[in-house]
Amino acid sequence: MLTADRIIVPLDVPTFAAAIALVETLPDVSFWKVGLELFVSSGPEILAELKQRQKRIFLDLKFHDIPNTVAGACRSAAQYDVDLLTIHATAGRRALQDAQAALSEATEPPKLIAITLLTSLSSRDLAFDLKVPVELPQFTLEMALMAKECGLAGAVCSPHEAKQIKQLCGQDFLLVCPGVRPHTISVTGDQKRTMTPADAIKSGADYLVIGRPITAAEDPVAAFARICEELGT
Ligand SMILES: O=c1ccn([C@@H]2O[C@H](COP(=O)(O)O)[C@@H](O)[C@H]2O)c(=O)[nH]1
Repeated sequence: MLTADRIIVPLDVPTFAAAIALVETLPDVSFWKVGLELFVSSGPEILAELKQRQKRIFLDLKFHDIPNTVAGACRSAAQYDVDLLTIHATAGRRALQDAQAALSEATEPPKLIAITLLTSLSSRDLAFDLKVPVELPQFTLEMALMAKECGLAGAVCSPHEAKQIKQLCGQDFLLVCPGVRPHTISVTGDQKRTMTPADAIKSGADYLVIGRPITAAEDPVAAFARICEELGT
């Protein structure tokens, strides 16, 4: 796989038209992420459009509900022919198992990956706000391991946790890492656990999710090209 194909760019825009404009601005991006903002505003039409343009799709709806509900949502999502789909690991073991089982009924199911801990959360947030009495790396490791035990294909984590998760869950366990910021960008925004693209790949990330450093850049094409260059494509 070309290194450029390991970069997933989120379509974090409010309308179908804005999404298409971004896709057309960045013709070399092969993997797009559709998240809550766009899906809630535009519905599944954007998925069909991306498929028609031969793009791969990460449907990042981050399901988090009781087992019966997430299983139903996964069954519905399976009809869209997307490549990746997310669920929060904290929905629990039974929800992960039932979601995976529901997807397995489909002919070509998307890979289900579990959010271990949002990259916008720090150790402090985990301890003081969420009251989780476990160190952050250990928590993400436990969430990833539970996802693996439930038959999921991989996890979403920050690049900081990637190496240890690969060691524990195996090289085949897919790791998708947001919270990626090129060294030229000092502003991390709402992301608390960040790393540069090159270091994230070295740490074991299979895919990098890179949004604003590309999409909000003055020249998104140049920003994407610079990252690909940094990664050595
Ligand atoms: O833990 C997570 C899970 C998902 N995301 C998503 O990734 C992108 C990151 O965008 P940036 O602009 O590069 O910050 C965004 O769509 C999030 O919903 C995440 O950041 N962290």
